[in-house]
Amino acid sequence: MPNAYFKIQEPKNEPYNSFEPGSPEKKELKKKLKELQEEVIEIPAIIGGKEVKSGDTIDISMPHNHEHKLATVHRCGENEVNMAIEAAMEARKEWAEMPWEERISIFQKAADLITGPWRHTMNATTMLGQSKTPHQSEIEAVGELADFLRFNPWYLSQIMSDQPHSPNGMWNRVEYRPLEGFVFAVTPFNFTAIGGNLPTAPAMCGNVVLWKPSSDSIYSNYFFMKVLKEAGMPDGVINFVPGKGRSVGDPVFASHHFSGLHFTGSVGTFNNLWKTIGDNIDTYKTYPRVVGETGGKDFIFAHNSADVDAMVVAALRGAYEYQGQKCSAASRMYIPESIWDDFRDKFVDEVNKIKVGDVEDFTTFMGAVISQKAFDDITGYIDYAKEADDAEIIAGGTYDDSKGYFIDPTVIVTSNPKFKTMEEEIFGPVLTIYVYKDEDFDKTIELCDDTSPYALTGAIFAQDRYALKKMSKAFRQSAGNFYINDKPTAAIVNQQPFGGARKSGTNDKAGSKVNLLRWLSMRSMKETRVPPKDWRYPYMGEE
Ligand SMILES: NC(=O)c1ccc[n+]([C@@H]2O[C@H](COP(=O)([O-])OP(=O)(O)OC[C@H]3O[C@@H](n4cnc5c(N)ncnc54)[C@H](O)[C@@H]3O)[C@@H](O)[C@H]2O)c1
Ligand SMILES: N[C@@H](CCC=O)C(=O)O
Repeated sequence: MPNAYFKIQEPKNEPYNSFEPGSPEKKELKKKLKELQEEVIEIPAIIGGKEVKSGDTIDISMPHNHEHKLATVHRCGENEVNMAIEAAMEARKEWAEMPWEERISIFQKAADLITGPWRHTMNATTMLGQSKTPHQSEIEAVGELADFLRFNPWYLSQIMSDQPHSPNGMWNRVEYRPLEGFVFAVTPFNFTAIGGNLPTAPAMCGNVVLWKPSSDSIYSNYFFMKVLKEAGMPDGVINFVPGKGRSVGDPVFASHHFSGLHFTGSVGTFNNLWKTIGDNIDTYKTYPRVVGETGGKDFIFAHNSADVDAMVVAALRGAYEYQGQKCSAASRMYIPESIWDDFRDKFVDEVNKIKVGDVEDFTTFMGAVISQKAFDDITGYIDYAKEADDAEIIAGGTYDDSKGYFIDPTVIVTSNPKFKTMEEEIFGPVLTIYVYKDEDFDKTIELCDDTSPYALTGAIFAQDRYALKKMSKAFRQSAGNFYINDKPTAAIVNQQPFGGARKSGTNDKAGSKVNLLRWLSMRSMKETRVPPKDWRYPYMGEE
């Protein structure tokens, strides 16, 4: 047990490399990209620290060059999942007893490894496997992931020091225990940082974890497992179990020891998992914690006092960075008639300058979308808009999957504020705009609020402070992350805690104290120094 109260220094956000022409980081990253492509690796499951090869394999390739194979992955089924649960429960015996300051130093070291010797590998694997540009990779696979790994320990230290009041005669204490079982971390393809955060946040709280990565991001996620190993994470604490959703999920949810779900992904998947947990509730030793961050239909809403030039940049970056495959991506926009012409001309002009292509060419702004399925879904929406009478495509609308899954940044303008692409999450580079009459400002705010079931991110643009105040109030429930005169993407750990409400998730803010508290179970302890020796109360005395 510790013989001191350990204080963690407040961390700083990781600065980003810029990869400017001629910079050493650009040269080194290019070298790493080349080196990785010379080999097709075999990715096993990692269970109890051991590599497990199920023999049930799939190939993974680069979204921007789908003929180029990166790896063969061994997928887990019931057998491997049960082995992982056993390994986790065995590891739990020691890990749950490990003092928190010993646990967190492993994750702090992992942060230093990914920002140091593993930096180029984290970026290169994310670029190749998920088709991110160097900038998009650097801000999250290195920057955001390192921030999670540094700030969460700091939050944990604050939680540990949060103790109750003790009046004279007693000592009240609270102990923060890990959950009694294992946590299941299920992660999406689009952020390597989320892949890393979902298993590590519960683990640093003393939990043991089964981590099921998305099949579309296994490549970078596997390399992060290597980083954790090098950082000293004991065997069995985080078990890496790639596989098909149900093949891994069903045996996990059937386990008596399942004690928490840390999920990020689509609303459809989350609803299914929640229902399965509900159906199996009698199986579990403890009520499981269910944390899930899901989709978005994120908006930009403009008042006629908006700075048009600033809004052009925000809409372009917000809608098209990482091909619009951010849960926070701007995908619907409301613009008043009086500034529409100005905005349209400038915006379309800039959108047409965007270069889409191979992310190894550092002049591209957008790579490919993640898979054939994503390509088919997104282009389905574009084709729908092409056919519709109440919509018009004013930029993009073109696509080509012959080499990679490339879709040009697309702008749809609709006269129908409830048009399909104004309501449904597309998860691709498609922005739909509704132009409203200036006098309908109030009515259109209401429309924006109730058009979609999601409430993840939203941005408002105005120079008029009364208009900003009105919109801030009216959109109070419309977004968990709300931006004023800025794009609705790129939240930073410890600056804008991230998560949405309504159908966007449980809003347990990734990278915050609130999230860590979900992986801890408090035990209150009261110690009385001189306990009473007579059971009668004073009021019971004779007059
Ligand atoms: N709110 C947020 O913070 C946030 C962040 C990133 C992504 N997202 C959302 O994620 C979605 C995109 O990610 P995706 O396409 O990877 O999502 P997805 O729902 O298709 O998959 C998420 C994960 O769930 C797994 N899964 C599916 N069925 C399962 C089952 N029965 N048991 C266990 N696991 C199962 C998948 O294999 C994957 O690992 C979008 O909707 C996006 O908005 C949200
Ligand atoms: N935290 C990221 C979004 C993660 C979801 O895909 C952002 O704020 O853009």
